[in-house]
Amino acid sequence: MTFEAAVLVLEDGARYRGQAYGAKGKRVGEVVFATGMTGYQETITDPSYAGQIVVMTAPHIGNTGVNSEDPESNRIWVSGFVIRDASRIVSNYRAEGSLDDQLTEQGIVGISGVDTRAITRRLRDAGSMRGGIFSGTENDLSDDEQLAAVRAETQMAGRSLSSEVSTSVAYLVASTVASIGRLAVLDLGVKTSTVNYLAERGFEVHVLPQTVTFEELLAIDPVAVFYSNGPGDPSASDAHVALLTQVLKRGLPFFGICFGNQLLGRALGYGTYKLPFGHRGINQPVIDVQTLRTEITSHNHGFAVDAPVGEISQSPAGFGRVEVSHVNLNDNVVEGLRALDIPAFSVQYHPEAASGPHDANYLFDRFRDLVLENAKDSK
Ligand SMILES: NC(=O)CC[C@H](N)C(=O)O
Repeated sequence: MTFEAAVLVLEDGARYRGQAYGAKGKRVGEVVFATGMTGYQETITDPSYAGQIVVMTAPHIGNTGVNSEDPESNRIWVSGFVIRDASRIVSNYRAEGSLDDQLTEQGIVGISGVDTRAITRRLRDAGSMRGGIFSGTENDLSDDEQLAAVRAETQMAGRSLSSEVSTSVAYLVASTVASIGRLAVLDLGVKTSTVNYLAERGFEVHVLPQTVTFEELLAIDPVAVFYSNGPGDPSASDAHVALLTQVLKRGLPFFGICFGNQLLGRALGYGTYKLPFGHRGINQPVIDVQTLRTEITSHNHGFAVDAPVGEISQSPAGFGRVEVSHVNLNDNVVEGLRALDIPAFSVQYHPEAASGPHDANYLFDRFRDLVLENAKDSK
């Protein structure tokens, strides 16, 4: 086996030399770390990672190869991929190929053989920052040229990426049980398993492009509206917030996940802010303040909602009382919102848990129940 040199350069000037993994070339983006010990396929195909170079803290990656069952979308979305130890063999009964080959086929530049613990410590202390992976001829650039390329990359704060990941045409995923009506899903980077869970709860899932207007959304005659996860800074998504404001004023039941939670926060009148290094992993403890049950949950977010924890506040946008429904027990970050006077709620984390523990699946039931109750009330 021959190894080709590669380097990861961070915007603060730190350099980590390793070997090329996947495609060769240059990729710049925001460098973040993900702590899941399993689920690398779900991670790299999560559209929320668009614009980000992901450092896996699990030290050994690629051993189960890749299959066609686990992807969360139809392509790999991470800008770049950073790992410690690349498995030299693929060993799993479901494997259809190797991760290295798939990264190469899809043009995803990666690096292996770097000290991912040292990189993670740096990002944890200094915060997520821009970086670049350079291999092939790009590895021949001078240190200064590489650093200049990294520093020329757009900052994640203020960045809008929905147009890069959203579907361009609407499509339908039929309910797999007795239908309870049509659900309008705004695709801001939706994951396959989320759509499947919604279909399993009885929704005829209409996945809509992120450019959809309120009139087009109403034209499908939805019983409820859902906003998905997705990449980018929620403060740069004014049009989606304006659309949601109309949805809420109309009284349509609403559920949002991750980016969808941040946009509900904004529509209710709260601000959002960038976390220093975010939450990306599958073992984050979150308490549901209603049941006082702690869930171990799957996360991938770099921004959060700024709403008062531990008290019921009035929506600054005039939608009545709002409760922070879920709180992260590691750092007290807002992990969910529940409007008490309109049928709307959301969570910052991933109840679809792909990958991750299934503790939070009940939230899809909660949404179905909210929709059914709302339909009864309006009769
Ligand atoms: N997974 C997501 O929806 C992420 C939301 C947002 N882009 C963030 O980083 O916080």
